[in-house]
Amino acid sequence: MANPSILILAGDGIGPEVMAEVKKIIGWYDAKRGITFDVSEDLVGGCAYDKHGTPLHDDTMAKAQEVDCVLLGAVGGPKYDNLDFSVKPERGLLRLRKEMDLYSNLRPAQCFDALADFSSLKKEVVAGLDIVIVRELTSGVYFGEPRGIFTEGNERVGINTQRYTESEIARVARSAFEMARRRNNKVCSMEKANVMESGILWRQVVQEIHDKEYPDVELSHMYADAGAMQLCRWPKQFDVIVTDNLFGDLLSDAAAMLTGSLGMLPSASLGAPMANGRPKALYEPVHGSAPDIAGQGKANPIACVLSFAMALRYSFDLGDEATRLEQAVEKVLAEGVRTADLMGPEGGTPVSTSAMGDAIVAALDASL
Ligand SMILES: NC(=O)C1=CN([C@@H]2O[C@H](COP(=O)(O)OP(=O)(O)OC[C@H]3O[C@@H](n4cnc5c(N)ncnc54)[C@H](O)[C@@H]3O)[C@@H](O)[C@H]2O)C=CC1
Ligand SMILES: CC(C)CC(=O)C(=O)O
Ligand SMILES: [Mg+2]
Repeated sequence: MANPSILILAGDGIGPEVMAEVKKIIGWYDAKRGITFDVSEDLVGGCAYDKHGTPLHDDTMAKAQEVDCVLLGAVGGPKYDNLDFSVKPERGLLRLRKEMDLYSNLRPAQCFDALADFSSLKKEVVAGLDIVIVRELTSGVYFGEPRGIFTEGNERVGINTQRYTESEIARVARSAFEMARRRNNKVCSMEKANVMESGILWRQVVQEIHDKEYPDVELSHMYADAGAMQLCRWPKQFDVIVTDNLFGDLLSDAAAMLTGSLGMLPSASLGAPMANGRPKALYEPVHGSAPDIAGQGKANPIACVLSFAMALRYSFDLGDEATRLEQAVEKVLAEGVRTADLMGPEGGTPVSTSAMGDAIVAALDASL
């Protein structure tokens, strides 16, 4: 049987730096666990634009559709800020999400014990935190039509459209309810039904799917602005949060800080099952290309490493190996190994991106 296949799209900025550490871990699984992946690499984002004049070449898109999963680093950077909107690096990632139909974006926010002191919130607020944000990823205001910058009279007007169909809401709701059943059986749905018709429909459909198919799951609804406040006030009240594309983007960056750093938050973007029964999938850290620290060996690779752990679990049915990798990360943090973003006001000596990767590999060795 063919080895499971992975397409690596490291992208821009710190993307290739954090992905280099994931490649070490893929090498470790091959050498030490006999788990061999067929890995291919290609370009996405600004680096693809530099080479092909487009942030995602059609051949790359076709490869992404064929592999068992895609691992992505990050895209974007100031060099590309003034490009035409249609070829901006971020469009490459949005095209991947849309054409692979990756409608369910799982963004777990877990506070490792070793980092509970380090969060910007009080220790008792974040210690033991373990929540998942399920973000709708292929619709809503990031994709709705009409969109654009137009001229009306003597001024410009920028338009984006929030649009959700019933079936788009229903499928991501199911994904959240399924996730809750595997966890603590609680879903909180967030929208702005007080001011948006799309929010009213969102609330109705989530409630209907709940009542018909998941009556055993505890469901609550919250306006997304209040949800943002509650995430900071007492995040442990949540188990699974389901929300739309834009609110999910904002709420998950906020949730990242509960865990200590944006450099800690992984994600899985999942679609419909393929012929092999596993979902179409792309795994990426929640953070971006971090141009302020790119090229300096300062980036925290843990979000990217934990995204690979999610790939082991969701794309390769290797839940035990995913847990092994997550425990290796936990061990390294408990030993006090820290990249610069995890340094508190008391200071200390941060390790480089590469040294963090090496420490995780050493912890994997110690797990054997
Ligand atoms: N999925 C993706 O590829 C995403 C791409 N972007 C793009 O990235 C570029 C920069 O965007 P920003 O708003 O600055 O967001 P960002 O997430 O790249 O950076 C925000 C802040 O967090 C820090 N940070 C992020 N990841 C880190 C890591 N692994 N280790 C240590 N520190 C880390 C950065 O240094 C920066 O201070 C933009 O072009 C944006 O469009 C932004 C978000 C997601
Ligand atoms: C296309 C991305 C740059 C948008 C984003 O911030 C994200 O998906 O987290
Ligand atoms: Mg974001």
